[in-house]
This record gives sequence, structure tokens and C-alpha cells, in this order.
Amino acid sequence: MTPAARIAAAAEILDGILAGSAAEKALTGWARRSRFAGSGDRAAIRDHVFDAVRNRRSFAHLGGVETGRGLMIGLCRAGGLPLDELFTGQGHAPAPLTEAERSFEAGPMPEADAANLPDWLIAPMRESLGAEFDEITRILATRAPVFLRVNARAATREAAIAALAEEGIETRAATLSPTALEVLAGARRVARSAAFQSGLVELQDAASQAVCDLVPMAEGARVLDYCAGGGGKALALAARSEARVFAHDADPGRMSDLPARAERAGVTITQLAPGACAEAGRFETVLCDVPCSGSGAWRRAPEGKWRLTPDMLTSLRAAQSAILDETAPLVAPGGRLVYATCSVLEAENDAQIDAVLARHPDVSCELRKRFLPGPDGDGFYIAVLRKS
Ligand SMILES: C[S@@+](CC[C@H](N)C(=O)[O-])C[C@H]1O[C@@H](n2cnc3c(N)ncnc32)[C@H](O)[C@@H]1O
Repeated sequence: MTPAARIAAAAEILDGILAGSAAEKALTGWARRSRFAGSGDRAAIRDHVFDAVRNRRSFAHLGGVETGRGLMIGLCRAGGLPLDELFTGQGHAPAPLTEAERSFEAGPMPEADAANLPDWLIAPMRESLGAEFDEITRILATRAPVFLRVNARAATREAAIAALAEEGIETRAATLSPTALEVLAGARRVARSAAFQSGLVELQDAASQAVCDLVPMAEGARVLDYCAGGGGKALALAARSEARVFAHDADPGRMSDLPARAERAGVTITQLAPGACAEAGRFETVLCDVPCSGSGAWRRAPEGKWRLTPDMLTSLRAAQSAILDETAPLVAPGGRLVYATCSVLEAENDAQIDAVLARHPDVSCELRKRFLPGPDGDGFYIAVLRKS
């Protein structure tokens, strides 16, 4: 496909997304209907589509209208691409620019358009990010770097770099965690590589690894990952020490891949069914990697920022405090209750910790740390609470 045909395809897919389709579903549907597209075409179209979803408001501002075509015109204007060479109407290229499109002059960019956020999120994001608001909202509209976690049980970081290089995957040591690698080239080859298949590395953001590094774990301790999901953090914890790691999720189906991932990594993780944690005895550490807005990771999952509503944020906050209240009794005296989000919103972070400290006088705070999204990793928050 020509660069112009890829833009036309992205515009068509974006129309589906703007009409309510999930981005992944819209991309898969288009690929099924378009067998002529090769893997390079699909990758380029996917990049256009996700760039446009991340930059939806600023591209619509530059393109003059929030349609697939308008977003692609905005993408070209933002990137300085030659519109008249791409919008030619020849072959599978998009139709030539109309006179109105060509002469459209975008005025000064309103704040919410520049920030690529829905109007209602401007105030909470500004309050949470302060002087960093412009920089962080700009970063959230860019592509995220790809990070791997080296399985410390299987290899050193240097050995993993060498093994990946043999398979054409170029990496370098990342800064936030001693187990983290940043992928510089060959990211699309990772999942099929022998290094990945044999459990040498896992895909995990570097800040997520740094959060796991901060979870207190004594040798032989019982550690519960209460909101384990796919198990990214449980696996990192199990690889780190000889602690006994347990995994639980309110939706156990989300842990379905965990046994295979644990086997690949050569670690043991015991799954607990919903309601079975209290019977399993107390734990020295309970990690609550709670459901959240995902605002720290909107580079990777940009649809989240357009889907989030004030009501959803209110229910997420209620779920977060309920999880803290139900897990506090599971922690052994002297043990740690660890709270983590991939959010940058204060309402989901410090405000939740202040509130739990007020509700539970037997709990004190040992550590609070926020990671902002940037070249080193996504946005995360962790608080370590000690139970007396
Ligand atoms: C942020 S995700 C976890 C991601 C995972 N820890 C990882 O690192 O891959 C949050 C998880 O919390 C689960 N969850 C939601 N409400 C819960 C509850 N009340 N109790 C336990 N888990 C819950 C969700 O099903 C979801 O899998």
C-alpha cells in the first residue's frame, strides 16, 4: 500500500472508532476485509490510528472537524506531511482536499484541545499535575516506549540483552529498575522470540517493575497479590525472592494465563478463588494493584481517556477504598498493605491513602511514591502501609 492508501485506511477505521467501535476491534475488522494489506501496512495503519486516538482533540482542531478524514488531515498538518501529495484521489488515496479544507485556518488551540483531554478532566489533571500539566499531557499523547522485565531467576540483564540481540531485538538497560530493559528495535519480534517463549523476559513497563521493587517481601513471607489480573506484578514478585506468592482477582477469568506464564518463568504462584483469601490465613504483605482510571498509561491505552466519565471515576474510587478496607484485615500484625495504581490523579492516589489512614488507626504510612509518565516508564503510584 502507498503512504496515501494507508492514510485513507486509517481514516476509515477512525470513523468506526468515532462511531463507538473499540480500536482493536475496528483494526481487526478492517484487516479481515483487506487481505491485500501486508504486515508492514497493518503496522503503519495501526500507528496512524493510535496516534489519532491519542491526539484526537488537537488533530480535530488542526483538521477542522472530528471525522476520520479530519483527524488524518490534522495528523498530516501536525507532522508537516505534504497534504496535496497524499490527498490525491488516485488509486486508494483519499479524495483531494476541498477548497474549504485547503484554506481552513485553525485558530489558537484551546487548552483542552492542546491537552487532548475531555473538558471535565482538565481540572482534576491540572490539580494533580500542577506545573507538570503541559508536559505530562503532551507525553500522554505520544507513543510509549516498550520495556521488558528480565526474569532474574533465568538470566542477568547483560545475558538477556545478548540473547535478545541474537534474535535481532536491540535493547538497553533501563533506569527505573535493575530488571528493566528498553526495546530500541525489533519490538514486534519479542512475543515470538525464544527469549520470551523460554521465560527469560516478560513484557512489563519499567515503572510497573519499579513499583514491584518497592513491595516489601521477606524471604519465606506469604505475599498476596489481591488484584492480580493477568499476573504481571505477581510474576515480578515471584521472580524476585523466595517468598510464597498468592494471586487473587475478583474476576478469576482474568488470571487464566497466569499458570502458563508462571511455568514459563519457572516460578510458583498459588491462585486463591474469590472469597478464599480470609480462610488462607494472614499475609505478611498484601498488594492491592487496584482498578483505576489508567491515566498514567494513556499512551498505551488512549481510548481510556475518552471513555472515562466523572461517574466512572466515582465508582472506581469507591471500589479502591472498598478493596483497601477488605484487605486490611488480611495483613498479619507488623505486615504491609501495599496500594498501587497506574494513575496520576490525586483522587485515586494520595487522597485514597489519607482516607484509609483516617479509617484504620492501626495502619501507618511508610512510603508514598509517584512515577510520572515519561521516557523512563508509565505513570504509577505506590503507598506502603504498615499494620501495627
Ligand atoms: C490494575 S488491574 C491489575 C493488573 C495486574 N496486577 C498486573 O500487574 O498485571 C486491576 C484488577 O483488579 C481486579 N478487581 C477489580 N475489583 C476487584 C475487587 N473488588 N477485588 C479484587 N480484584 C478486583 C480486576 O478484575 C483487575 O484484574
